[in-house]
Amino acid sequence: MAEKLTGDARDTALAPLLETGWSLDAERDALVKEFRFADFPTAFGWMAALAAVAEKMNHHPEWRNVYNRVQVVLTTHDAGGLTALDARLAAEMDARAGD
Ligand SMILES: C[C@H](O)[C@H](O)[C@H]1CNC2=NC(N)=NC(=O)C2=N1
Repeated sequence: MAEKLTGDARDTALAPLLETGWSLDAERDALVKEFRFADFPTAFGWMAALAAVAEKMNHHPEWRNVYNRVQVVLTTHDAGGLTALDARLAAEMDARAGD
């Protein structure tokens, strides 16, 4: 099971993500971000690509899509907070959204 991120490792993993629009939900120890796309097909195509990535990682996002927007919450349920898997999935989401 992935270990919760703590200390310097946590700061190092999260700092670049906080620069690209991710923020922390302290209560849940989760990363949250709203992605905005040109239209629904673009948003859903991104979700489909990320679903394949998530399945391969066995690490799955909580997300909500409304037309061209996708609200994402990333946390590791098994660990009760953020792990390296969340940071890796967040970076994949950014890369595939062009953020
Ligand atoms: C049984 C299965 O391996 C677990 O439920 C996996 C699946 N995907 C997961 N995704 C996330 N975000 N957190 C988890 O703890 C998690 N655990």
